[in-house]
Amino acid sequence: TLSMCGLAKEHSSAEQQEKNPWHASISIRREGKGFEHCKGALVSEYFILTAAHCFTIDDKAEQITVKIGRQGFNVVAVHSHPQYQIGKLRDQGIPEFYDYDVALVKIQPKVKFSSVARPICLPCTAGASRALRKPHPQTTCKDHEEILLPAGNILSLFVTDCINNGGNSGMRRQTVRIKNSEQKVACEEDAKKAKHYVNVTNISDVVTDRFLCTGGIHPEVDPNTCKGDSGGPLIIQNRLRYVQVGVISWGVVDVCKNKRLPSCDKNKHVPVQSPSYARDFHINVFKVLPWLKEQLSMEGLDFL
Ligand SMILES: CO[C@H]1CCN(Cc2c(C)cc(C)c3[nH]ccc23)[C@H](CO)C1
Repeated sequence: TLSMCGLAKEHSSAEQQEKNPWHASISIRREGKGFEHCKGALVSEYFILTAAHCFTIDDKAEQITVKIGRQGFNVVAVHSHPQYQIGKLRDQGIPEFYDYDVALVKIQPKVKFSSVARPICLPCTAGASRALRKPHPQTTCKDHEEILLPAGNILSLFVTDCINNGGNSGMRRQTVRIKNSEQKVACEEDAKKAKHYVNVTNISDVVTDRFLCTGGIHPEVDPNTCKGDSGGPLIIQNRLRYVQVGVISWGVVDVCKNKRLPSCDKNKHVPVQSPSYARDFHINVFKVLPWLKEQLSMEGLDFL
């Protein structure tokens, strides 16, 4: 049958990878500098969607490994968004600019879908219409955007690292609210508290239309991302199906820096105290659809 995207095991005793079967770990080996770690989401048999800032122009495919659960994959190529240019505003005193911070990593061999390896749904695909229980092809991409990103504070989730009782690293879901309401302005204003943006006058110069904003303490305290969460998916759960609406790009404060990882056991929930201005910024998948459609044209995803 046509593989169903965004479907996961829900029972509490399922393995973390079975609950998040699209979750990919990306490691980039850099001579003499150890490893950089990022996350990503499986979006088809050959592609992982992640953040462009995980890679530098010097990185070769051979330096990069991708793991989906226990299974390792080789990297064939990294396709960063053509408009991603981290140094674009350097002359204006802005050392890092994260606009269009998305990349598609092509892996081999082709992923054999299973309970621990299954793609997440991308908006504006036939799979997402099915996941949203909307008729195909009557349902439009605009319909998807109205369903997934309505005005208001939108509940969404991302996955972060944690330490399980065995002492090795696991993954834990974090719930955050996308400020797609009048709170969006305050959310974006807090970007000025980031170390590289303290002198920025017009925050819309760095927080462009491509970003979704989460974090802060209103209406609830949102957990924050860590540097190692870069590239991971920001997900909307609709009943028992999952659709990716964002790619984790950057945050104002790295709450994991020089800190031990939180425990995976929810009951041992140590609320990491982050400042109220700790916000996180994610590339809105709806804003990079033409690029996704072009790059994934051969993957049988049936874009609307
Ligand atoms: C503009 O200046 C800031 C940009 C990014 N920040 C690092 C960072 C990256 C790169 C990626 C993700 C997902 C992060 N989550 C939390 C921090 C963080 C640092 C501050 O920590 C400085």
